[in-house]
Amino acid sequence: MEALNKNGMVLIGCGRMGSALLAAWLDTGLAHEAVTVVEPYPSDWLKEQAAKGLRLNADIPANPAVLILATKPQMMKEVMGQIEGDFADTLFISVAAGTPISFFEAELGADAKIVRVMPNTPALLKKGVSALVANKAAQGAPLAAAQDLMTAVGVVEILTDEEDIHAVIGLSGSGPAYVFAFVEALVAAGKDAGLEEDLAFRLARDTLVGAAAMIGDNFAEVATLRENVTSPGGTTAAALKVFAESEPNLNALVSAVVKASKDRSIELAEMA
Ligand SMILES: NC(=O)C1=CN([C@@H]2O[C@H](COP(=O)(O)OP(=O)(O)OC[C@H]3O[C@@H](n4cnc5c(N)ncnc54)[C@H](OP(=O)(O)O)[C@@H]3O)[C@@H](O)[C@H]2O)C=CC1
Ligand SMILES: O=C(O)[C@@H]1CCC=N1
Repeated sequence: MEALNKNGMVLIGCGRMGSALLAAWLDTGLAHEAVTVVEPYPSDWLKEQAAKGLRLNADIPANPAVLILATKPQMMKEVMGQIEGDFADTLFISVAAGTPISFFEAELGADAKIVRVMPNTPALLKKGVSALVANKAAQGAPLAAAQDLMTAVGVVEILTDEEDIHAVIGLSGSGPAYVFAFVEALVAAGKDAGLEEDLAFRLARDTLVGAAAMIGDNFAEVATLRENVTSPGGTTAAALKVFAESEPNLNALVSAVVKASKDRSIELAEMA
């Protein structure tokens, strides 16, 4: 965070993703005074950060180390029209789904250092996963700087082919929502099975947390972890049979879900 604290970070758009990243970076040693946020409707949390020294809707400083674009892809054209200043050494990082590097090069020039990042919201707890892809001008030190920034909030994967980012969005960008939807479904199913909602929620949450920890520890192959729960002729086998035999089955359903997100990302890129 040293270079950022010296030369500054600008964040354009501090909604759900922008605020998750900013909160984690502030917690990791980014100084409030080093951050300028442009956000038309600041949340109470953001106003609290401004009271601690963050520069809210102030002029963009000259030549900031990093400028992060975290507005909706549909707003990006308008947003780029509003950004003015000296960005000779600035690294541009966009977290927008859809908006391709070619769009930013057309707006900023091919010499601009641009890294496209696809993070996810667990970054708030420094448990995110981000995929990064850099333009030609950002290879080397700028990409390494972006990698350091995202490593501060979780795990980083580097992509060499920008086209892969659509599938990444479908899997890990949107992915936390699939997990949360699954927990909601488990709670509803627990209620249908006769449990009180509070108890069903605690059981669903703690099951997810425990199972996720086993995967995170690389305790065993995921298939082995599944098999270890599945006693022959027992209850889990009866349950998993429903996943396998329903129409569409679980794999086909999840595949369609990931593809829908990926396809929307491609659609947004075509609109950029
Ligand atoms: N949410 C997620 O899990 C993830 C999101 N992303 C990407 O992050 C970006 C933001 O998504 P998300 O945080 O969910 O969306 P939000 O709508 O929560 O955040 C966008 C923010 O930008 C603000 N904004 C709008 N216009 C401007 C402007 N001209 N200048 C500055 N700020 C502006 C919006 O204000 P207002 O609401 O008033 O319009 C809003 O607060 C998107 O591009 C998305 O693809 C990437 C990975 C994961
Ligand atoms: O829903 C969206 O468009 C963004 C991108 C990935 C997660 N949220």
